[in-house]
Amino acid sequence: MSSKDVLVGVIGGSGLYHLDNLTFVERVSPETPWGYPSAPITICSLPSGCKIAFLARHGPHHSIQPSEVPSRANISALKSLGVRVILAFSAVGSLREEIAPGSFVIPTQIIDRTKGIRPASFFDGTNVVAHAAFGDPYSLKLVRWLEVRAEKALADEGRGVVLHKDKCIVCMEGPQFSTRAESNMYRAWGGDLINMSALPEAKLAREAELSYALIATVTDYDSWRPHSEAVTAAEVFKTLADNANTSRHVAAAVLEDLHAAALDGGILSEENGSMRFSIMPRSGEQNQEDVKKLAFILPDYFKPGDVAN
Ligand SMILES: CSC[C@H]1O[C@H](OP(=O)(O)O)[C@H](O)[C@@H]1O
Ligand SMILES: Nc1ncnc2[nH]cnc12
Repeated sequence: MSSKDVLVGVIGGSGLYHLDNLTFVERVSPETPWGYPSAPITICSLPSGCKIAFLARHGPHHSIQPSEVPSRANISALKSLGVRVILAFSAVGSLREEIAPGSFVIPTQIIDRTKGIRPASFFDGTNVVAHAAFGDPYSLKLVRWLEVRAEKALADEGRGVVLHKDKCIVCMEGPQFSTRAESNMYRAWGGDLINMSALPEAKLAREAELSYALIATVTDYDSWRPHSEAVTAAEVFKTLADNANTSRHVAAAVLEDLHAAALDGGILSEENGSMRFSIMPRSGEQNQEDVKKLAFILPDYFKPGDVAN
């Protein structure tokens, strides 16, 4: 398989462990400087013959804790296959009455409530210092492109699934759900959704110069509603299967065009070159080992042969 064959990657979250509505081609397991991805990556082909890569975030049997997802391996493995655009799916709780379970959301903002225990940068453990811009944590060109197509796909599916836009997702550490007090605090902060996996995935995609957007699929009302039960896993499971089926439908509806948009390149223009001036100029010249490692995700800036020592 040529590395340029696969331009689009899909990351599936809780409930979405395969895209078996697409044609299976092969499974690959690229080793990266950050280890192996959560699961073998499935290459699928679309009706036109173009290929996409699918990865189950928690593994095919959901055996990886949210805090232990090997996000650096996941993102770098996808990039090593040629992926330039990632469409990620995630099961989320709703912090707003109008965002009902069963609805879909394409968020544009994130509040980080992870606790510093997840490796969140490809530069961690190296002597290279880089500060990626993250004011708009999702790729806005891709988000706007996707909103129109996802909305149409949901309408075509005919189950009445609503798409919400321009929302803010809180990413908490887990694995326990939030208390009622925390859930209310996130609402007061402006959070609209909550999950345990938005980060560091989005940060790492940005560092790898990948165009990245999330389709959040709502499973519950979290714990803020005064006269309702606080969220339980059983509550989440009720909507998981329907949401996964709709996610597969949306993926199948948009991936062909997304591949074409990635090939055209316009959708990637925000990310292409975005790390060039994020790397502290002198730190990129340090040791061969770091340069070799970082060349895996940013080969334009890190060229092992160029290092003097
Ligand atoms: C099964 S409820 C909590 C679990 O579901 C979400 O996973 P993902 O984002 O991968 O769909 C959430 O982030 C938690 O990890
Ligand atoms: N209420 C919730 N909190 C955190 N992650 C979730 N994933 C699905 N529902 C969630």
